[in-house]
Amino acid sequence: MADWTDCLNFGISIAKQASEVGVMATNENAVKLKSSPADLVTETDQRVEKILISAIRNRYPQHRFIGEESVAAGEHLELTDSPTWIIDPIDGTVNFVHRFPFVAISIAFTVNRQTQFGIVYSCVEDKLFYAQRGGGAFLNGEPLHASGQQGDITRVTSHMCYITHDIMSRDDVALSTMTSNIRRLLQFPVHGVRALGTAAVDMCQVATGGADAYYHIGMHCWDIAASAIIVQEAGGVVMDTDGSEFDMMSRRVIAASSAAVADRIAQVIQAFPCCRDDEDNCGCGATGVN
Ligand SMILES: O=P(O)(O)O[C@H]1[C@H](O)[C@@H](O)[C@H](O)[C@@H](O)[C@@H]1O
Ligand SMILES: [Mg+2]
Ligand SMILES: [Mg+2]
Repeated sequence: MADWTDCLNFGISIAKQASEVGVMATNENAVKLKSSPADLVTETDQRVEKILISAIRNRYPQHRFIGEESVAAGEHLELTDSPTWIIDPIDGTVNFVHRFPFVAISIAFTVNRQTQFGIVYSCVEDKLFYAQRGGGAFLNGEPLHASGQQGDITRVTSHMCYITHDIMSRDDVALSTMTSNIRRLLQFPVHGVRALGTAAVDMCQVATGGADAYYHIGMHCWDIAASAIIVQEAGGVVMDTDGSEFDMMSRRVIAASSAAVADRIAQVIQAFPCCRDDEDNCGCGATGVN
């Protein structure tokens, strides 16, 4: 079996170097909107992605890329069997613009469409989450373990602190679906609901055991491809919101401490329609989540 450790170590080193650009940037005023009033991009997002991709391409010229801002600029999104780097240069751009201190660089690496490692570097906190397939998950070098809630699911869910995401779309269908999902989960009842505003770092909280579950509808593959393997390698479970197998292109995910918790959440949350990442012109613009 091929060993991708050199790629992992290179990915970690360039994530840390590139974060200097993001943390030091002061150009909040150069903010543009993408798919909704909450979906922002800055010149720093674009600069960090260019730095990451040129460094990787220089070392691994045959590798392919799926970068958030390259796709936003019109590059075709296609996941093939080739070694592929899936990059979110700044996950939490809204936080970055508002100086809310949770901003991450997220890098996943796939071969034959299977994720081999994931890196989430929470720049302001200086927290490096990473995992390699079959090698466990780590935070700043220390092993990570999901909370592994077992036993009576009704007790577990009533004692759960789960983490969700900000609602990117401002479309009525998406807003009413998301708010009723949160209401249903609160009625479990859970201990608490949290959202840090970066899907990657939010999802990594399940790997640390700090949250028992996370779900998101409408995010993109680059938001969660890295944190998905980090949760799995920490002993957690990742699945689609309908309970089926996780598919990073579906734009739906549940991450949880155990299959029982994930299944319980899948029973109560509903999804709103949104295009798959790898689907061209699916025409579901009505939800405002394109
Ligand atoms: O900040 P970006 O990279 O745009 O990622 C956000 C994502 O697009 C949203 O769907 C999530 O809700 C946010 O938590 C991410 O930060
Ligand atoms: Mg993101
Ligand atoms: Mg981003």
